[in-house]
Amino acid sequence: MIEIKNLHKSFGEEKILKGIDFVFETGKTNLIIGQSGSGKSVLLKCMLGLFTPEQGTIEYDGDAYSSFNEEQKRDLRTKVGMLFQGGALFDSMTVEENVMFPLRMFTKTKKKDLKDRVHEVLERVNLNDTGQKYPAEISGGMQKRVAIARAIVNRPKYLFCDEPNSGLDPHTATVIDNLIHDLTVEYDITTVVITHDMNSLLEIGENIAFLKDGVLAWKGDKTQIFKTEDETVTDFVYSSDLFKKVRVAQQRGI
Ligand SMILES: Nc1ncnc2c1ncn2[C@@H]1O[C@H](COP(=O)(O)OP(=O)(O)OP(=O)(O)O)[C@@H](O)[C@H]1O
Repeated sequence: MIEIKNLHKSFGEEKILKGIDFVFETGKTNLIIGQSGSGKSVLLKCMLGLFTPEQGTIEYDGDAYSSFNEEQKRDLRTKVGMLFQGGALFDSMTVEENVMFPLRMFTKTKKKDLKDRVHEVLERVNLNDTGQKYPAEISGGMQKRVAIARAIVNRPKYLFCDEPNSGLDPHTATVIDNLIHDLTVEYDITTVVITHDMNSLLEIGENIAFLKDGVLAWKGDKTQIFKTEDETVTDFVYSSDLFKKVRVAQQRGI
């Protein structure tokens, strides 16, 4: 669980996060949504320790990040998996080498065990025979799965995903969403996903933080978000044409 309490972050005179309170729950896919510029990435970077908030706390399973010494911060980093927007694979490395990278970087795993673990996670994301290929030789959806395998190879307690579906067709996006959700439940991870994808709300919106101008404007789950009458939320969710039509159909009882 990651608990954010009264989090404030500014850049110069500009206040970006204005007192955010939220609990990202363990074993759930926790979504951060909101318009461009609402502060989603800044919040994620505060959680990753890349930005220091002026006020407020971030607690990892009850321990405040601000109280950590350097060793504790390093230890936390080994428990974090990160899925970057676009995958961010190393083009010059094979799939296997990409997935092995965090194991080599953060653990002292023996050579044979490295291979075993890499094969285990590649199998888990249904990529059994791609270990020797290079990222350019596989599809965008497969690259995303390699990136997920790399993010979970160290058995993280916390998984951060920045727009995991960007650039994918709707079917592949759903496959990726469900994979992230299943791994979250299987490994009991606290997963935080930034998304613009309304389909992700429907698929994996178990605990949603809706940011507007640096404030937590609404929180709830996927059932509640499509029922709420809160105009701040409906203006955002139904700004998509498809969802606007679904909304009209719902109101007509279709
Ligand atoms: N390093 C920085 N220095 C100064 N201002 C920043 C910095 N990082 C972000 N900001 C500002 O903080 C605000 C929120 O940005 P942020 O990237 O969190 O938005 P976002 O909700 O993630 O948007 P998007 O959906 O477009 O990625 C923006 O006004 C941005 O210019």
